[in-house]
Amino acid sequence: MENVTDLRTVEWKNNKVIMIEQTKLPNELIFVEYDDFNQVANAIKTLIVRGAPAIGVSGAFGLGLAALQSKATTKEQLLSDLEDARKILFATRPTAVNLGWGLEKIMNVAKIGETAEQIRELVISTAKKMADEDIEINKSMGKNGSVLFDDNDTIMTHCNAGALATVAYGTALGVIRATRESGKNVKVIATETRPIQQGSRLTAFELKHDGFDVSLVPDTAVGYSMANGLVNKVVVGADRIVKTGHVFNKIGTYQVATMAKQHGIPFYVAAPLSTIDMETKAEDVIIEMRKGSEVTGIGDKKTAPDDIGVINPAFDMTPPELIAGIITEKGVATAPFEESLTKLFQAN
Ligand SMILES: CSC[C@@H](O)[C@@H](O)C(=O)COP(=O)(O)O
Repeated sequence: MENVTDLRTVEWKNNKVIMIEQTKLPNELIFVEYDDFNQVANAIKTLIVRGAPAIGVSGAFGLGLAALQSKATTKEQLLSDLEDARKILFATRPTAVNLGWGLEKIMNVAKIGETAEQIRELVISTAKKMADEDIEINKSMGKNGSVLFDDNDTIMTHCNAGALATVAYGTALGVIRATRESGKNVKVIATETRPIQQGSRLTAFELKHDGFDVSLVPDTAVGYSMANGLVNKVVVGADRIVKTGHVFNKIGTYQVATMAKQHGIPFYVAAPLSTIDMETKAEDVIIEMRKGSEVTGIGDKKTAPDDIGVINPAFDMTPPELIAGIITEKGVATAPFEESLTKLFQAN
């Protein structure tokens, strides 16, 4: 393998969905193959595939499998089977808006087909197109974001918003890749991102693999790193951004952004327009709560006593006043975000 970006996290091949099994990284690079949409739903739920754009495309591919699995011979029967599958796929993870976006896009296209065969063909070709477009979008986002970074910057990132969170190339890490491709030399500090350690297992893995100078810090060392001049910019991804510029991203993002503000360090968010939800209010976004065992142990090793309470939210909300810019494939939005994001959608 040359680069992690040479691989697709999720793809459609021979009427099957192929995924990199991320729960096995960084020690083993394993590809899993699914021919049942229920397996795809389970893969999303159990984080075999994760990251907002990657689960959006996975959901679309899941509907592709559902279309093939269905025995329907009429349009009505097939749409009803697809709707049943959509509900199962949608119920897997609540916070990332891309999942619902991807599913809705496929359902709308399915309705255009006149026969069951036409619908199957449309669903699969549209899902494949979404996967190809994800890479192109990331590259445009990368170019738009790269101008915000300078030679010799040390950039902090949180969680994994890289090639492994998208089909390939990445959102936040796409911006870092594009910055390097534009001839600038940058270093990266990746936070560990407890409890599931996407920072060490995935971000450090993919950046090291692609030849970046990457250092890992525990989440508790964010303040230290900033106070001691080890970081001069931050870029993270997002799972959902609402029109007011409130950003929902991996738990701990709010702490990183607050600390960046305290130290006068620009904090950027990189996300495709498909992650921007102009309809939902910040207070209505559902934060996924995950099982306590992720916190009471590390991997299989138990580290906390029995019979204690655990609070394990998977995401938090960063308010717009902490954000220097939202990098998208159509340009960079700045405060006031509602106006700026609306313009980017109009340019779309
Ligand atoms: C590009 S997805 C946004 C990321 O920064 C991050 O929050 C993320 O990887 C999603 O969380 P995850 O729970 O791993 O699916």
